[in-house]
Amino acid sequence: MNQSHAGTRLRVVLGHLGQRSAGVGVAHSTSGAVSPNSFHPPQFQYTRDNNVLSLEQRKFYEENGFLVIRNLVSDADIERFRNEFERICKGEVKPQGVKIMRDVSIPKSEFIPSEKMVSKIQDFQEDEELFRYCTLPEILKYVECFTGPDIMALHTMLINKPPDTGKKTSRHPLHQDLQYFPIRPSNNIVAAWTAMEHIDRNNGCLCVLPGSHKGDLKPHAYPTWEGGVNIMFYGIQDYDKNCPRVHLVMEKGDTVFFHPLLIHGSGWNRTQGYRKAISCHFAGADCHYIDVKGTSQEITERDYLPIGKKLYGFPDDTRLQDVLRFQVRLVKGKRINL
Ligand SMILES: CCCCCCCCCCCCCCCCCCCC(=O)SCCNC(=O)CCNC(=O)[C@H](O)C(C)(C)COP(=O)(O)OP(=O)(O)OC[C@H]1O[C@@H](n2cnc3c(N)ncnc32)[C@H](O)[C@@H]1OP(=O)(O)O
Ligand SMILES: Nc1ncnc2c1ncn2[C@@H]1O[C@H](COP(=O)(O)OP(=O)(O)OP(=O)(O)O)[C@@H](O)[C@H]1O
Ligand SMILES: O=C(O)CCC(=O)C(=O)O
Ligand SMILES: [Fe+2]
Ligand SMILES: [Mg+2]
Repeated sequence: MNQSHAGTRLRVVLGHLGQRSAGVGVAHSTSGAVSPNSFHPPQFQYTRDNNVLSLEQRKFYEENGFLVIRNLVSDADIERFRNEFERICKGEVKPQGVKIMRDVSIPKSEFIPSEKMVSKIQDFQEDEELFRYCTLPEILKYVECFTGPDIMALHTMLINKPPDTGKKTSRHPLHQDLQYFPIRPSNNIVAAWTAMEHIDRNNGCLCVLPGSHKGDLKPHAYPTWEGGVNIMFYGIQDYDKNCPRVHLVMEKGDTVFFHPLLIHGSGWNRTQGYRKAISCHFAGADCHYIDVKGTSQEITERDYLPIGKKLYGFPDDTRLQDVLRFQVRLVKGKRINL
């Protein structure tokens, strides 16, 4: 194919903002030559064409693997999430399936149920008040751009990053969320993460490596940090140290959507406040489960199954995908494979 012709074609497709062309749709003529008229460059691999994202936003996500939408969730909703979180921490309500994590710097013997002892709660999908977050139309409107119209909530968290005790255990090492999910294809999975207050480098904002979503799932392992590491806080050892790290400064209600292969983490909290964010991972209901045995995700299964067993009484031959199948919830459209 002649270069200038291909260039023209590229501009045409760019302007047309076409279908979600997941791959390179190259058609061959009978002579075996590639027909220029049917050549579709892989323009949009990571986003869908549904008129929600502007062309600029789409290109940004495609290139960087994340997108920040300012002021998306209302103060009133965030206040409600805060209140419910406090009730759960104090033990006033015990929604089924919720997992409470204390920071590893707090000895188990010193744990008393309070907001100051809990570093995050997970899997609040049976708590109607918190789960509202995952069903907010303003969130789902964006989620759909990545997952398509049939949407499952996979995993939920309210993160309450505590003031660091000096051991830097409040850090979350650089990782890819796909490490935790026995689900594919990865491009139909997205995280929504909403700041519940002003978050910057002082209280441990998210830090991302833009464009890293274009790579593969990298090996994850516990970092060898002197001060200790929280359970399942795996990190990536061999990331490109020259890749610029971008710190996401966010205001209350700002929401970042990001790809499950995007390398990200969060820094230590050097303030005296408990830095809060609420998040949910979503996937298109047409995704499928995979078996992680023999893959680099096996470590997740090994660490997570005892928790599933303890909380739900799962038998010994349970697999990671069985636990997840039990935890996922439909939020829009129809339930298909997951
Ligand atoms: C399909 C897989 C999905 C996986 C997650 C996907 C995430 C995607 C995004 C990526 C995020 C990455 C973040 C990590 C993901 C972590 C996954 C889940 C891990 C946990 O949550 S561990 C904590 C589990 N918590 C419990 O089991 C608590 C259950 N009990 C309660 O909730 C109770 O209400 C209460 C009041 C908290 C008391 O319970 P109790 O059992 O007495 O609590 P313990 O203090 O004994 O803790 C329970 C158990 O958890 C261990 N634990 C807690 N925090 C830590 C920590 N920071 N580091 C290491 N270990 C911790 C604690 O040692 C206990 O284990 P034992 O074996 O000692 O019983
Ligand atoms: N020396 C390091 N080794 C491994 N991971 C690191 C290192 N420094 C930072 N990180 C990780 O990079 C991410 C962002 O770090 P960031 O530099 O924002 O925070 P920090 O080093 O904790 O704080 P700060 O640099 O603001 O003092 C976090 O996931 C953190 O765990
Ligand atoms: O520190 C945070 O708020 C986010 C940590 C994170 O990336 C995660 O829990 O997957
Ligand atoms: Fe993460
Ligand atoms: Mg640093």
